[in-house]
Amino acid sequence: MESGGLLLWALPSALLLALLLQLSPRLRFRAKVLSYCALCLMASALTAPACLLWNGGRTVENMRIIKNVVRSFKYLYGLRFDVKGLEHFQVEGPCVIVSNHQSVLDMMGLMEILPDRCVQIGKRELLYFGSVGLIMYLGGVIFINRKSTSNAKSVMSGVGQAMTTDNVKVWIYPEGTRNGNGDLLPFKKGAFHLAIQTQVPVIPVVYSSFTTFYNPEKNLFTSGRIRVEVLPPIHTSGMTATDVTELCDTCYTTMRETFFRLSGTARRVNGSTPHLAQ
Ligand SMILES: CCCCCCCC/C=C\CCCCCCCC(=O)SCCNC(=O)CCNC(=O)[C@H](O)C(C)(C)COP(=O)(O)OP(=O)(O)OC[C@H]1O[C@@H](n2cnc3c(N)ncnc32)[C@H](O)[C@@H]1OP(=O)(O)O
Ligand SMILES: CCCCCCCC/C=C\CCCCCCCC(=O)OC[C@@H](O)COP(=O)(O)O
Repeated sequence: MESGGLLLWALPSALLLALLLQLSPRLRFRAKVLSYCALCLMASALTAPACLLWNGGRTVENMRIIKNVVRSFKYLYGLRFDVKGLEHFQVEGPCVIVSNHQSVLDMMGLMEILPDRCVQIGKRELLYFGSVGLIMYLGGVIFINRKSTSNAKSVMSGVGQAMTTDNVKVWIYPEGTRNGNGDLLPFKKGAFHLAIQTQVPVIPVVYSSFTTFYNPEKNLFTSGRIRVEVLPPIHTSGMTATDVTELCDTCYTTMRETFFRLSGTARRVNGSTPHLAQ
C-alpha cells in the first residue's frame, strides 16, 4: 500500500517537475542557483563541526578546511579555472588582495587560489545566511556594515593591526558589491587606505567575465571556463594618505585592462574609464 502510494504521487510529480524544468529556462536557471545555495548551506553545516573540532573556534586556519571543501564544487557545475601568476602571492607577510566581484559563484574562484592565512571582508548581512554565515565566522571573515562608512572604516583600521600582529592577508572586493554587467564598477577606497596605513603591498587579481556561461538576465547557467590572473604586487612603502586616490586609480586601470583582455571583449566608451571621468 505504502509503495503503491509513492508510485502514484512521487513518480508523476517528479516527471512533471522534470518536464517543467525542460520547458522553462527561467525555472531551470533558478533551480540551478538554488542547488548551489543548498550545496553551500549543506557543505557549511557539515564543515562547521570539523572546523570546531580541528581548530577550536574562529581562526584563519579554518580557511584551509573550507577551501578544500569548496574546491570540489567546480566539478559539479562544470567550471574550469585557468590560473596565471600564482607566484605573485609569494610575498613575505601580509598584503591586501583586491579582485573583481561578479556573482555568488566568485566564492569558488576565490577558494581556487586562496593563499594561506587569508581572510575576506564581507557585508554584515552574510552572517545571517544560516550555516554559511557560521562557516564564514569560523573562517575569520571580517564583517562590515556598508551602510555606515564610519563604522566600516573603524573596523578596517582594526584589521590593519591584526594583519601585522597575526600575519594575515586580507582579500577585498573593492567594487563593494556584485556586478555582472561585463565591466568593473568604480572602486571604493577602503582597501587602498588599509594597504597604505599598514604599508603592505596590494596584489590585484582579475577573473574573466562570466557572461558567456552565467547570465541571470538570459537565464544562462552552463559549464564554462574562467581565466584568472594574479598581477604583480604594487608596493606601498613610503606612500601616505595623499597617495590613496592614485593607488586606487592605478589598480582600477590595470585591472580593467586585464579584465577586458581575459574576457576577450573590447573596451567600452572608447576606452575611457568612467571612474576617472567623474
Ligand atoms: C565549506 C563550504 C562553504 C560554502 C559556503 C561559503 C563560505 C565561504 C567562506 C568565506 C568566503 C567569504 C566570501 C566573502 C565575500 C564577501 C563579498 C562582499 O560582501 S562584498 C561587500 C563588502 N565589501 C566591501 O564593501 C569592500 C570594502 N569596502 C570599502 O573598502 C569601502 O571603502 C568602505 C566600506 C570602507 C567605505 O565605503 P563608501 O561607500 O563610504 O565609499 P568610499 O568612497 O570608499 O569612502 C568614502 C570616503 O571615506 C574615505 N575612506 C574610506 N576608507 C577609509 C579609511 N580606512 N580611512 C580613512 N578614510 C577612508 C574615502 O577615501 C572616501 O573619501 P574621499 O572620497 O576620498 O574624500
Ligand atoms: C536559514 C537561513 C537560510 C538563508 C538562505 C540563504 C542561502 C545562501 C546560501 C549560499 C550562498 C553562497 C554564498 C557564498 C558567499 C558569497 C558571498 C557573496 O557573493 O555575497 C554577495 C556580496 O558579496 C555582495 O552583495 P550584494 O551584491 O551587494 O548584494
